[in-house]
Amino acid sequence: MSEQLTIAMPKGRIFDEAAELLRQAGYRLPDAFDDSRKLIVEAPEANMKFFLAKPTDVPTYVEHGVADIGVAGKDVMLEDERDVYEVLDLNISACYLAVASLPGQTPSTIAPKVASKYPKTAAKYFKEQGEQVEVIKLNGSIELAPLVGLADRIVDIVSTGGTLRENGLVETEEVVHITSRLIVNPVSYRVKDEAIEEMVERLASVVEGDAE
Ligand SMILES: Nc1ncnc2c1ncn2[C@@H]1O[C@H](COP(=O)(O)OP(=O)(O)OP(=O)(O)O)[C@@H](O)[C@H]1O
Ligand SMILES: O=P(O)(O)OC[C@H]1O[C@H](OP(=O)(O)OP(=O)(O)O)[C@H](O)[C@@H]1O
Repeated sequence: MSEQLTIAMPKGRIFDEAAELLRQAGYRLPDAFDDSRKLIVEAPEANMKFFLAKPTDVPTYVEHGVADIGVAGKDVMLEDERDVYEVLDLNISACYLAVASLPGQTPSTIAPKVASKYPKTAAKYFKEQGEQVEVIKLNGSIELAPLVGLADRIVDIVSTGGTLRENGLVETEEVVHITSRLIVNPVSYRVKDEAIEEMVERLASVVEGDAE
């Protein structure tokens, strides 16, 4: 029997789709997995142990080797460079990062203010566009910033577009398409290669099957 895999799973939005994908790949996860408040969940039949982490913290657990594997949004992976392998696009929790502002807004200063939960990604995007901006880091409710005059524009995640609409904001540019990724600790990839390669193959065939 191959070695047990430890997996950092994001709580919240991504969790259900990631758990469903693992089940479709043939891994038997305990029923209690989905509703429990426990942060460490053993799945003996799958020979796996899960850590339930905040989505933005998943790469930290994997980079430090505490978890062999993790599931993380591409948004999180783009924001901070990590010493992990991104081995598979799971094609779940799709959304995109976009620039938005109040309609008819003309930037008020030479370096307009841009609010975002993703300051590095936002700064990189505007630099690539040849635009000088001042980025203001916020942790949530990003759409509030232009409404109250904290920023001229925002860079934030759009899924249904409902939050932008309800707050009277319009999307002006799409920055990047986002899906969740399977990430692997480089040392684990060498040491537990058999179990990890099997997992990647099994998940890949589910993802490819879903895409057909
Ligand atoms: N509409 C959406 N808004 C935010 N994230 C989304 C959306 N749709 C898919 N995602 C994905 O889900 C992840 C965030 O999940 P969730 O909203 O559960 O976390 P959170 O608790 O808001 O994150 P954080 O760790 O930043 O507090 C993102 O990294 C992104 O990849
Ligand atoms: O296009 P939509 O389907 O409306 O989804 C996008 C919204 O969802 C996210 O916020 P979240 O609910 O995570 O709350 P937050 O503002 O606290 O980050 C994101 O930051 C947008 O505000």
